[in-house]
Amino acid sequence: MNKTNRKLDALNYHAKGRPGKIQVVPTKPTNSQRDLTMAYSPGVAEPCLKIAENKDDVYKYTTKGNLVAVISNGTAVLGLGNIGPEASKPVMEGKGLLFKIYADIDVFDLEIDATNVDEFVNIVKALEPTFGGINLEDISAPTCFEIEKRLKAEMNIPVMHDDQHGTAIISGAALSNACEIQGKKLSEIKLVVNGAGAAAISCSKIYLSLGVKKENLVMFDINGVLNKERTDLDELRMFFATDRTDVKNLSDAMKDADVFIGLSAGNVVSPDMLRSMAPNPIVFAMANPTPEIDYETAVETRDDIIMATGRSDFPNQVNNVLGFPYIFRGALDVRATAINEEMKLAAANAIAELAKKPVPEAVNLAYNLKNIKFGRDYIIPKPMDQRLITEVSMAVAKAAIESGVARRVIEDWDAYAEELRSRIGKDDRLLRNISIKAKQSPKRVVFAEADNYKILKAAQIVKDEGIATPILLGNIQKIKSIMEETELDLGDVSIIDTKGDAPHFEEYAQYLYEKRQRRGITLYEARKLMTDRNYYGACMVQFGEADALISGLTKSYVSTVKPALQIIGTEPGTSRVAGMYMMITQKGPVFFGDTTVNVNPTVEELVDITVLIEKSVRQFNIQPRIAHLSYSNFGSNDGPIPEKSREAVRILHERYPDMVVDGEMQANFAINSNLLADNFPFATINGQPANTLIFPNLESGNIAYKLLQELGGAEAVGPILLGLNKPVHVLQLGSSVREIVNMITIAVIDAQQKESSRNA
Ligand SMILES: NC(=O)C1=CN([C@@H]2O[C@H](COP(=O)(O)OP(=O)(O)OC[C@H]3O[C@@H](n4cnc5c(N)ncnc54)[C@H](OP(=O)(O)O)[C@@H]3O)[C@@H](O)[C@H]2O)C=CC1
Ligand SMILES: CC(=O)C(=O)O
Ligand SMILES: [Mg+2]
Repeated sequence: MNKTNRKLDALNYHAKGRPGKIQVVPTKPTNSQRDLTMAYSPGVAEPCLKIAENKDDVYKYTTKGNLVAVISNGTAVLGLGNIGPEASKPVMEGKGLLFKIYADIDVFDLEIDATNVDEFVNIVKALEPTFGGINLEDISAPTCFEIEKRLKAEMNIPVMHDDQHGTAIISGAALSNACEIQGKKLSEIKLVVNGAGAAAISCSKIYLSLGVKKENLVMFDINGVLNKERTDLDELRMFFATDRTDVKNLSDAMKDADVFIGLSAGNVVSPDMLRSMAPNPIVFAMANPTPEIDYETAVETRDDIIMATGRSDFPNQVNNVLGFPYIFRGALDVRATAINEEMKLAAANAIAELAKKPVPEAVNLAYNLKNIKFGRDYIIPKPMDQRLITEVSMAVAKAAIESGVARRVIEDWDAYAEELRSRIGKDDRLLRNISIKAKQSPKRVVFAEADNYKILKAAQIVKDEGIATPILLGNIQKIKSIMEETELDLGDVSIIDTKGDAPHFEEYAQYLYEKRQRRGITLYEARKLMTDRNYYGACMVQFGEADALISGLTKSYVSTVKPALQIIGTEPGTSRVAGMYMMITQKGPVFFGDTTVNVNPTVEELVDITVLIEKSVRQFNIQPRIAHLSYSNFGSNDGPIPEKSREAVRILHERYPDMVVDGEMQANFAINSNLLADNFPFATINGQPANTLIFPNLESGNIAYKLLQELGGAEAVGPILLGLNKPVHVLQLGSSVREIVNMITIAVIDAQQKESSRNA
């Protein structure tokens, strides 16, 4: 996209629809007259009186505890300079948006027309009753130092100047990781800092506390190098003034420097300056929106460089967005009275360490990359990494408690982690529990389609996480070259080519022949079929050479299920298989069946499907509450479909009196327990909503789960194949890596369960 288009797009983005980027949304019901009498007069008087009695109750009855003010006077807006409070508003709204999406913190952005320190401090101090925290933003040096110092001393809620400390925390974490990658020691690096303002001074201080030597640091402001001869420097800048007399300008300083830190203005560094730097240089050109040198020029100039900018459109975004949402989240959650050095250091460590952990597939997907790994192009976590909220906020909250500034103590850290995840819509508790259960007894899982990158990536993840030991089926050369190209490392994983000299091949072929000889299969054909990885994989499971089979990513459902049925067959006591989806919804998990196998089940088939699903839901330690769905409620409509469900329920009540099942009913009654209780108080599933929905036919089940997935944003895990005697699980055509990992985890649980029933 050219520059003019980008500018126009940015303007349209802000102007279109409701101008600006944030709005206020009520959090309580406002539908009825009664709601309004509570929200406002007279009901509102009650919390007012409580707070008047005990000021601290303001946290209980109002938004204060989750509300942060982002405050600027517009004197140093990004690298755009002193453009005034109104012009700073888009940036402050932007910070508000980031606070909300990354940490679920509500923000009022306040752009105030006050450059005088006293005036500014008096305004902000007076806001203490409203806010749980104060994020100062884009206020120029040196007034920002005095403002922050006074507000911290005079206010009893956390105050942080983001450009100073947010930036220092992130760039400190990034610098120590970059040095590790480039093989440099912090205590030895020669560092040039361009800019001597809010961000540069604070960042430089943190670098010193990380081990950088002051004599190795040279700093510049707009008037040139900070040295002892300068008479215009205040105390803070004089602290960083160099003794070196050989450095007259930026070019002199860059010669043989290891690190360049830019917190100044755009395009002030030339390629020649980069060329003169030491081997393996580190360049953080953090001025926004235009870096001191642009990313492409830098990496074209030096191929041994680690290059970072403050922008989101290049690798290595060193930007305070990685810090402020999570630092305030942790501080608010323990009702900290301040954000102190211990909390900042804890945040920096958590960020630096997170970059070294394996990257979840969701992050690869979010950035359209394949295999993000700690290294030159990935020195700190990506802003869209959803682990940041738990890693950073928890570290900050712990440090606040340990350093004595917390007014609330967190006792249950696991519950706090869940709370943090659910704040950003990541309440995948059930999936995590399943994964924990799988890891307790990992199983050998054979992959029929191992010549596929997504399968290999998923195999790598489950191996690394200790969920399963993968066995790969496919062309050995092809699999190895995909692994090499995509830098996957599955160690000494077993790879079997069913078309080569595969172990037990003849035994498996004989077995198939014996099972199917009276169904028209000759020994010759059985051998031929055994080269098909679905047949071979099913045999491995049948003969105990593997515990579960995963297939179906690239083939039709039938071509995967048929070999499993022929070789493994159904569980004793049933001749039926069915498919179930676990839908991870905002209201918790709901199981859908049959969504996969039986097109138009009869009454008896519906009964069998229900029994299979009930048993499977129990495997996840969930008590099934089953509703048979239709377009009618308990006989309110005639017709073959509701009658079929009604009859199935009658039989289920008769044969399985302990099963919690009812119907037929419409979907809204199944999910809304009040609606069900008000209208059908006799229903046996009364009390709580149904968590297992049985559909009258495949059409309705399939449509329902896909709609919920697309419109309701639910995550669909499945189809979980039920009824086979040994675990075979079939992926949806084109599943994502995350979906494959989920299916493998479920296959492991299934294998554990089947093993324990065999041993029982
Ligand atoms: N990536 C990130 O997360 C962050 C990036 N930044 C960026 O850092 C920059 C500075 O922000 P901040 O510290 O808040 O602002 P300040 O106004 O406090 O500081 C700006 C500093 O840069 C100096 N400066 C300006 N132009 C030049 C130049 N051509 N050569 C050398 N020095 C120069 C100024 O010198 P003088 O004092 O003499 O005027 C001043 O010391 C901005 O571009 C901002 O976008 C800031 C915070 C976070
Ligand atoms: C990122 C930021 O806060 C700045 O550039 O000012
Ligand atoms: Mg800023």
